[in-house]
Amino acid sequence: MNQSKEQRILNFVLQNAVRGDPCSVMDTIDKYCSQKEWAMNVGNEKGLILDKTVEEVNPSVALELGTYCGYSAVRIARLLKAGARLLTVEFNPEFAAIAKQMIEFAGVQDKVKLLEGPSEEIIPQLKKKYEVDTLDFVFLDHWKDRYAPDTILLQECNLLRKGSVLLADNIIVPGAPEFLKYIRNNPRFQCTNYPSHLEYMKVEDAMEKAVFLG
Ligand SMILES: C[C@H](C[C@H]1O[C@@H](n2cnc3c(N)ncnc32)[C@H](O)[C@@H]1O)NC(=O)c1cc(-c2ccc(F)cc2)cc(O)c1O
Ligand SMILES: [Mg+2]
Repeated sequence: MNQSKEQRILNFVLQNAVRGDPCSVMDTIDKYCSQKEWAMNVGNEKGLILDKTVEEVNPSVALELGTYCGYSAVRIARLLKAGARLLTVEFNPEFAAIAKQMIEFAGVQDKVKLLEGPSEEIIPQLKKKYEVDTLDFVFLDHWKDRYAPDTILLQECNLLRKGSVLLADNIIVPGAPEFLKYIRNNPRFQCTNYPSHLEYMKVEDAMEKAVFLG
């Protein structure tokens, strides 16, 4: 059975990156996906916006929706202070298995908990099953039509507090029009748009930051 693209990306990292070095893992994935096979990692250009937001928030508890191969989980986890943790949610079992190996190879496994399942099922479990009080930072990068319903679900589950920061990928491509409409017209969120480009392409994309005002 021939390998998946995600398996080829992981193998390229295992053979070319430096074990225990998150930046080496990120650079190796970016190299493969810009030179050999495109893949939907947030990439280095939008990754820098993600870095700046994570550094600004300096979260104790962060949530990522849509792990894929683990590129942004490694990217976020490398910036977390001692004792801080990232919960990342992925419902595709093949991708989750790849991401688990990617996270371990990068050496950030102690900061990352990979939760396998759909966000709509996992989010309501975060308080009781995963001992979350509130979330300091949420990176939305899963199905684009889940951004709005899951933002509502996070509020319904009392997982946001005054100052919680959401950062959403792919505002232009593939696009998240319902989310934009919801979040920009909602007085409980302060929004900022960050123009950028689709990973590994010259196509325009953007990220949207939304601060929950409580
Ligand atoms: C959605 C994917 C990312 C991952 O999210 C998991 N997922 C989904 N829904 C759920 C859930 N409800 N719960 C948990 N996990 C969940 C999935 O299995 C993927 O692994 N991301 C994208 O589709 C994506 C696509 C593009 C893109 C851009 C231009 C093109 F021409 C083609 C594709 C760019 C990007 O930057 C993306 O991020
Ligand atoms: Mg994305």
